[in-house]
Amino acid sequence: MTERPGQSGHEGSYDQRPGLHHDERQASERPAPVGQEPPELPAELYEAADQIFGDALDAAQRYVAHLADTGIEWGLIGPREVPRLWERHVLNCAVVADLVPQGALVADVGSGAGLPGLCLALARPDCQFLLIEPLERRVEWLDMVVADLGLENVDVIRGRAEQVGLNLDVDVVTARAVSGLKSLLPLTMPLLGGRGQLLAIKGRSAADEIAAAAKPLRKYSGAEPEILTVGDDVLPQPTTVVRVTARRK
Ligand SMILES: C[S@@+](CC[C@H](N)C(=O)[O-])C[C@H]1O[C@@H](n2cnc3c(N)ncnc32)[C@H](O)[C@@H]1O
Repeated sequence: MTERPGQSGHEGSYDQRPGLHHDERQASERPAPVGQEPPELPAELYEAADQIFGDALDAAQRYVAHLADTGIEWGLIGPREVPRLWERHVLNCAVVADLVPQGALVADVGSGAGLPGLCLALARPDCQFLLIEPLERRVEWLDMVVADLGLENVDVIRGRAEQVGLNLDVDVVTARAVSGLKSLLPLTMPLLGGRGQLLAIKGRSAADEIAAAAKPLRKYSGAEPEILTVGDDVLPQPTTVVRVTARRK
């Protein structure tokens, strides 16, 4: 089994870009605090955010500020998303934390601007996160934000999931808006150990995507996929997750 970050003492080996690992950045290289006024956490969502992030709520606010500023500037987020960053993106992703087992090693495939990977890393300091993202600019942004937030439970890996992850043997893979379930399964399921699970954030198409993915589901999973809703107790719009359990190795 591949050694896990934090256990091996070789955490830097997960990062394929020389000289760019976030752990190696000096404080002086970290981004200046964002200059643009960040979107306020809406009062009606404060309780949910407080419950989900706890001690990390300040860091979550700083993350949202990054999304609204450099996230837009660098083209990771559309400017129209700013007013709904909290509800539609950050909290919507963070509620998936309820489905992540204690102490899990989690790979977030196609992290983009850290959705859901960074939201979950903030909400779940007991877990370790690998953010897998092929695009250089996005990886650079993720490294910058991880360093600024001081997140010690995150490693950013540059590459495509099918190239970087074969022996990671993680407990959970997460993915949002990467591809339909049929194409997502071959990208994500090989990263899992025999008892692991894919948590794919989906919308109303969840049942259709499951129907279209019958063949890869037979290959990678021995059980029926589940459609779950999370966050219905704290958010106006809950999050739909397709959970696929890996076939035992
Ligand atoms: C539409 S974006 C979604 C980003 C983020 N998950 C979100 O919900 O906002 C899809 C992301 O998946 C990444 N991606 C595409 N194919 C991938 C692959 N084979 N392995 C890992 N990431 C991939 C892209 O670079 C992109 O950042």
